[in-house]
Amino acid sequence: KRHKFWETQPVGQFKDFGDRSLPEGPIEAPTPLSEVKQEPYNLPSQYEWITCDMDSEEMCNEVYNLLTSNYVEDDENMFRFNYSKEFLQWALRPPGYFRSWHIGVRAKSSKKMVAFITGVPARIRVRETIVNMAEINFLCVHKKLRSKRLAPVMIKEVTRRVHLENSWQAAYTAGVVIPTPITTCQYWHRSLNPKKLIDVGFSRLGARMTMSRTIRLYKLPDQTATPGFRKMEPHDVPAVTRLLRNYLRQFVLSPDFDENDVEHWLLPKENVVDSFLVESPETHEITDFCSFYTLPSSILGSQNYTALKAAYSYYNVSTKTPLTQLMNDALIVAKRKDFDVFNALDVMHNETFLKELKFGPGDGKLHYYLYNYRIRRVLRPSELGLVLL
Ligand SMILES: CCCCCCCCCCCCCC(=O)CSCCNC(=O)CCNC(=O)[C@H](O)C(C)(C)COP(=O)(O)OP(=O)(O)OC[C@H]1O[C@@H](n2cnc3c(N)ncnc32)[C@H](O)[C@@H]1OP(=O)(O)O
Ligand SMILES: CCOC(=O)c1cnc2ccc(OC)cc2c1SCCC#N
Repeated sequence: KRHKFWETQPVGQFKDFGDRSLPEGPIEAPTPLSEVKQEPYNLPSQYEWITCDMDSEEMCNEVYNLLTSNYVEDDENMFRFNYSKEFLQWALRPPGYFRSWHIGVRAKSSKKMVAFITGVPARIRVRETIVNMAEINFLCVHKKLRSKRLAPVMIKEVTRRVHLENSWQAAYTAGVVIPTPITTCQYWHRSLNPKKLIDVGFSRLGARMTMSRTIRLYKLPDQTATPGFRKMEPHDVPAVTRLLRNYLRQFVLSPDFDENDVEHWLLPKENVVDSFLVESPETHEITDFCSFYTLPSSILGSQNYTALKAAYSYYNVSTKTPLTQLMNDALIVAKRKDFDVFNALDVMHNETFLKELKFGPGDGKLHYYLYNYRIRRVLRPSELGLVLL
């Protein structure tokens, strides 16, 4: 397949696939800042760039309205991600964020936002090397402006603005295959509200299964099972940071979280992120951690429902409580919070609990990518310690 744009970019190219002679690390050296293009890339004359101040309620509404109607849908157009405004503000304003990396395109005449792309800074460890990367996300072109090669312009512009902040690598995920995935993960889904998932057509009644039998199959207790299991609180940040940093060291690729990062990404925030830990009743040591984020989707073709409440497994650490028991407690809390489904990727040690906890494999794949950073070989999902929103 010809990738006219991606063949011009410093990313692993399909033709180089498996070439062990190529060294691991940056593909291109940084450009002297004086040589980075100072002015924005050209847009078709009827459009203009806008920098999106996510602190502004009005701008946040514009971003939300573009994404809620034009962002990612599954292959059968059953769902469309419906990131909430508070989620977007959380996702886009981590420690050290740059407003200039929140990029929109507006039609001059209608004043409507027609495209969006974002970056946030992240310290990512690749094996033993810490790399300052941009995590790129929320690339979106209005449905009416698709297939006009606008995406490459969006990508070049965010690249230029990241370069201006002396950052030369990026990490991103996509459902599409472009040069070149560093790993490919599978989504798994655990029904919490099987009746709704069957009604909207996502799940089907199993053979020889009645609806009541199916509801019973997925039933969960009202109370969590692990002694000392509780919601994370601000005073837990130092201990959770130590626990998480130590746990993530085993993976080839993972964030290099410090306490500021943990405070932002993992402290509970209503309708955005939930996090729990196990504090040993005897020693008061924090031994385990689990978290999930809230990402609803619009349901596109159902008469009975318009919204799917989905929880997505985020970062989990098990050092004393078996991971399966810890994640079952996460399912119990998610069900109590009225989520319809609990989703997880087969990254980290997730595959050890998926089948036992009645997750089913999705038909969607998620490909991980690095920009301007070659890795020796493709990774197994279990070598990946990075979850992007
Ligand atoms: C050092 C810093 C570096 C920072 C930057 C790092 C890189 C960041 C990269 C971005 C990471 C984003 C991560 C992220 O946000 C998470 S993945 C979610 C992407 N968004 C959606 O799927 C929303 C719905 N779809 C759309 O809005 C459009 O279809 C989009 C805008 C996706 C493409 O618009 P379009 O109207 O359908 O297409 P054209 O404009 O005509 O352009 C066609 C070209 O775009 C390539 N394409 C298509 N989808 C892509 C995708 N998801 N990533 C990368 N490239 C993608 C495609 O291969 C082709 O290039 P090729 O001819 O070479 O094959
Ligand atoms: C019921 C299980 O499926 C989803 O939760 C879901 C919801 N919304 C989406 C919107 C766009 C979309 O485009 C790929 C997929 C979904 C999916 S399945 C893949 C995400 C996970 N887990």
